[in-house]
Amino acid sequence: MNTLNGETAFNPHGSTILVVDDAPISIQSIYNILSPEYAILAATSGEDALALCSETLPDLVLLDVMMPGIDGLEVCRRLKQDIRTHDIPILFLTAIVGQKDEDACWDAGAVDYITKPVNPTTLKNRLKVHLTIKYQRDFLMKLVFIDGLTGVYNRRYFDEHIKKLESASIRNQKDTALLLLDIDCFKRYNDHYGHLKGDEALRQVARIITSSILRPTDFACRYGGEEFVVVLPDTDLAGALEVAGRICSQCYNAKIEHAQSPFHYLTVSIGASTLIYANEHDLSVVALADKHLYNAKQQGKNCVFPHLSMLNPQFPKAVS
Ligand SMILES: Nc1nc2c(ncn2[C@@H]2O[C@H](COP(=O)(O)OP(=O)(O)OP(=O)(O)O)[C@@H](O)[C@H]2O)c(=O)[nH]1
Repeated sequence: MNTLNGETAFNPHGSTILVVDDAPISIQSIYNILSPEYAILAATSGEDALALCSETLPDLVLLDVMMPGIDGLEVCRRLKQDIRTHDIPILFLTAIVGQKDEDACWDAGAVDYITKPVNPTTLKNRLKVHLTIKYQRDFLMKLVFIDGLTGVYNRRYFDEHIKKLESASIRNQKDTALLLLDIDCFKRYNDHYGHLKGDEALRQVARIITSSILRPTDFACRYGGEEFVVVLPDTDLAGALEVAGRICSQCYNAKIEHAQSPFHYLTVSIGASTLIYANEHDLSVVALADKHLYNAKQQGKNCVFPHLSMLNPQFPKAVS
């Protein structure tokens, strides 16, 4: 682990750099300079760059300004608008001719630019500086936003991100699903096995949740004591119930002994909701998930509410 006081120096070797240029020969020359130290991805158009970024989340992007189709400035703007990619540092590769060109790079959201023809020493040193800043920032974010016990995001992260996701969902006309999950009979588990075993059970449930969510944009947070929240962007209620069912059965199938539970193993109850569905019920997405979690508990625990079988026309479909 890198520390912030310099005792353990950050080593950027092995970071992934995406090089975007419509001229393959330019990509080749950057590759020759950087490939001994970094993993290099390449894209020859703005469209490919955007797709690669959301799939692979590179550590840094080197971006040509002038390209046919979506140009570099527009690629930069779009990456900065997307909550998943807006923290990736972007450096322009440009033959800047005046203040106007330079201003356009800053306005689009670049952290720096490197003039063409590229000086290899300048390129390597600028990259090292920006990667170091990025990793220090990521490290600080981890300290602020990660739950120390379970390793998933904490409540603060959830509170900060749910608002942004709500706005993005409305803007993109896509639904976002939310699962509120509570471990069943956890007080009895702690009383019977002790708090240290209780802590270990929380870590196991966190691992089951994170292994059950498959998309890079999904995330799980510890919401409170023995409650977790799972956020599933671009997901409708049917999709949310599929993920919830998977988490519920994987928890049971993990066979974590719970002598004081009617199920004999540690189980979870899950309430599901989505932004669109909650809106139709005049509730916030969290309030509806909470109400549904209560229903799941009332229905005997170790289950998801609503049930897949309840998905009939009275349940709204996601906006396509
Ligand atoms: N070990 C451990 N226990 C915790 C932690 N946070 C909360 N808890 C315990 O979780 C238990 C929650 O108990 P209740 O809210 O009564 O819920 P429950 O026993 O799971 O009952 P149901 O939800 O109705 O199934 C309490 O005993 C808390 O002390 C934690 O970080 N570690």
